[in-house]
Amino acid sequence: MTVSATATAEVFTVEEPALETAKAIRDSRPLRLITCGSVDDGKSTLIGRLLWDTKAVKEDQAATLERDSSGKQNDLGLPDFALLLDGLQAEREQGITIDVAYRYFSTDRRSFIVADTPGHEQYTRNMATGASTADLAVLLVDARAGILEQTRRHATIASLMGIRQFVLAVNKIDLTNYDRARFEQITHEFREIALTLGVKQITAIPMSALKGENVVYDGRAAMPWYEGPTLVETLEKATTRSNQTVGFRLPVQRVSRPGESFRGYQGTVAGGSVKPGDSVVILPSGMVANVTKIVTFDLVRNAAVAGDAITLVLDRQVDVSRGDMIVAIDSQPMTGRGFDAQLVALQPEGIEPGKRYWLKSGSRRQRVSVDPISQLDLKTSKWASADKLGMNAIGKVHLTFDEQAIFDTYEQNRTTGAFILIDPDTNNTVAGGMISGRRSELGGIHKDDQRVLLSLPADLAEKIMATELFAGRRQDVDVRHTSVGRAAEILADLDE
Ligand SMILES: Nc1nc2c(ncn2[C@@H]2O[C@H](COP(=O)(O)OP(=O)(O)OP(=O)(O)O)[C@@H](O)[C@H]2O)c(=O)[nH]1
Repeated sequence: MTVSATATAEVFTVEEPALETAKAIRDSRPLRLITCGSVDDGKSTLIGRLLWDTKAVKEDQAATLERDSSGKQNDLGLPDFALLLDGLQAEREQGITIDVAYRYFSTDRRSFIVADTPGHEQYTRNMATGASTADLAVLLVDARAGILEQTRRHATIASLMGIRQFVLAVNKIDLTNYDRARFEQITHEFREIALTLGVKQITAIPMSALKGENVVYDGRAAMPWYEGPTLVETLEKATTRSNQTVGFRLPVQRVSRPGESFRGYQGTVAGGSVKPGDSVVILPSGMVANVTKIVTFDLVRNAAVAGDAITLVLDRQVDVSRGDMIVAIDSQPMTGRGFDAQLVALQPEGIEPGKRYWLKSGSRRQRVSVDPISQLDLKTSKWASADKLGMNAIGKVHLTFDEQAIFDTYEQNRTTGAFILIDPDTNNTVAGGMISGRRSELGGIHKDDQRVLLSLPADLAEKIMATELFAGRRQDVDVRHTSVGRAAEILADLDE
């Protein structure tokens, strides 16, 4: 894209009114939620009911619903709300890869985006995709069936993806004759699971999605024993996750140089906030600069927060390129070559030990080798050691980069702490992952039984191989080429 000089001049003519606080901007954003549960727990009915009772269903859709449900009516003579979601159903039946449908609805207080993901076990990855952007998870349980393995699986995935607010929707309570003891038993059982996952904020609600009790309207007439909030009341009070982000992060997507006098760094703010005058660091170079201007496509702004697409202008000439990250000086991400991560394997070929992939995080793409360490047993929620991960498996892995990598932990920032892995041979996305921390061990020399792996530039590898340490073991050493900076670290470690 080229921007003409006049367009550039115009950019600076409009002054935006002073922004409210960064917090106010975040709080006005819609709440994102994910619904999950086993097949037939009533997920589609619940979403349909939410849309219907909040009047999010357009008149034409409503007419279709009345018409199409005529032959499919349930025992209660109510329309089949699940039909509202049938568009997605057709795709599911064709087995289309990732299918997460997003629905929108709002109340007087707030707007919502709900991710609808399929319930079958083979759709674990879709659930993970939906959960990765959600602030809150609504876990559906059929009151008659109680907590199933799938409930535990979904709760585990949602918590792994960083969701800390759960609604346990004990649905079809009408079919238990509004049995309070049954509701309390299920709630108790779920709290035990949530405890093992470190999830503390749970609201359990007895509901009938079909009859619309405790969804948008209360179900007091049928369940006088329940005095808690409805689903919508709970959603209105939930907090958005963007509050979790640490300092300012701008992954640079493009360097804009429309004319001699203007140079800006473009990208979408991935965390925190920034204003003119702030000091920033450019990573990986470590150069420091101050922000002079924040420009959006038509405005000069006084501040920008996570989610804003901006052009940042700095007070000095620095070397910045696509893939770099501009960050707050007082709250910097981790840099290094070795990281620990958790990932969900998305393809039938799974994740092989030591295989090299492209890792993509934001605008960055780097070579990485991946070593599986353990796998989550979703029946028991325990980790068991594993050196390979099959499709849909959730595993802990070590990542070893050829070059310096920059990450936050996923817990701290869901954008700069997340990545996908791409198979260089097939170009398939084979995993979605979350960074859990930096590896403390030395990444450059990797000992695996008898073999030693050296990650060094060719000339330095030769030098090291000539040292006493490796002289007699050439046949046991694999050499992988890496940068000079990393080699210096490895040599320093060898000297100690
Ligand atoms: N009595 C009663 N029936 C319900 C309730 N919620 C859903 N159902 C019925 O349960 C059946 C399954 O509901 P769905 O909404 O299709 O379930 P689902 O979880 O979306 O199922 P999948 O889309 O296959 O994952 C339908 O016949 C619904 O009418 C409820 O609260 N009470």
